[in-house]
Amino acid sequence: MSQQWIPNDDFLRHTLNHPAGLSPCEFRLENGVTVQVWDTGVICFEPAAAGDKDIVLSCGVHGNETAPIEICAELVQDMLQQKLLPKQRTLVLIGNPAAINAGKREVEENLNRLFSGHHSKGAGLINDERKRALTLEQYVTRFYQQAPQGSRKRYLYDLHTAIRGSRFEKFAVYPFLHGKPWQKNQLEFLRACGVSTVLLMQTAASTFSYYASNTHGADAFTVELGKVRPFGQNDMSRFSEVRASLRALVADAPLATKDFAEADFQLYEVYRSIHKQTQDFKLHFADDVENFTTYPVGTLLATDGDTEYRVEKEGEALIFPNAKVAVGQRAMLMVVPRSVKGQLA
Ligand SMILES: O=C(O)CCC(=O)N[C@@H](CCC(=O)O)C(=O)O
Ligand SMILES: [Zn+2]
Repeated sequence: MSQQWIPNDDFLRHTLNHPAGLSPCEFRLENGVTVQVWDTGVICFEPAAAGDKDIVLSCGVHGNETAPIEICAELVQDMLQQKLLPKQRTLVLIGNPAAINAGKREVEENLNRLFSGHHSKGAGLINDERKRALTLEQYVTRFYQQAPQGSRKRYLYDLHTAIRGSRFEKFAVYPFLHGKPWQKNQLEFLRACGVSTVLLMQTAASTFSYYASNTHGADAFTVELGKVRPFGQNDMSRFSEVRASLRALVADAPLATKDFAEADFQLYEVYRSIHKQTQDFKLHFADDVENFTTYPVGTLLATDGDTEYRVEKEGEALIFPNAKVAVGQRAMLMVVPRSVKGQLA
């Protein structure tokens, strides 16, 4: 089942050829960087001098979100071919290789609802997505714990694309911080990545970014980079800022950031979360309605059996509407603009 990776091979291709597992291997590049493959889709770069940051970049947690996979694959190949010298410890994760091969968001269950131990709740580790959520948690833990002693910063950027188009093409989800302040430098970094719309979450979640933030104290985000498209149909020029900023981050090179000014951002918080309660859940707007669309107060948004969901508040915008989620899961978020004045560190 598991096979060893050959260093000169293409890491993404090999991951997809061996979705069930790869034997670990380790080698050192001529530039002094130690490369360790821990499993299929799991590769760690350790520079000779470890810098002061521990950076996790993930993609393919949803198998059909291909642009982030292409972005991460390019970064990995450039580090392997010594075109890009990592000066910070960097772990790259290709989340769900089996779902990528299937060209689907998930095979049996949404991987991004299984973190912070949710993989083992209820029926337990009954499918490959649940097992993968557990091992991804273990790899992230190992990566952060194996860092040298001293004052270090932890990061995790979980790269996605959204099912729908969006009024703001790129946006980030900032996991709930339990009252801790949002980080100004992180908002500045996101903006350098071309992401100036940020959704500030108000509750715990079972997502990968919340796990890294809450369990490991990382600055962590789900970053939505545009609309889902199949491999080969992404216009990579639309990702030039995020590609350049991630390269600069791992290479410890200057970042093209600008001092934070709230006027440069669209900041939202969750007003309410709508969960699918029955198989009859139905959205009352078209498939091409974009994320962050607003409707007048009273407009019917969705029905779920006898329950009606209408716009309650002026300026309430919809995001991530999806009638196909499993019963019990989040089917749509309603968000409202907010300010962070005086609440940033
Ligand atoms: O477009 C959609 O409906 C979903 C896109 C997506 O996968 N979004 C993430 C957001 C995770 C978070 O809330 O941090 C997801 O739903 O898992
Ligand atoms: Zn996704």
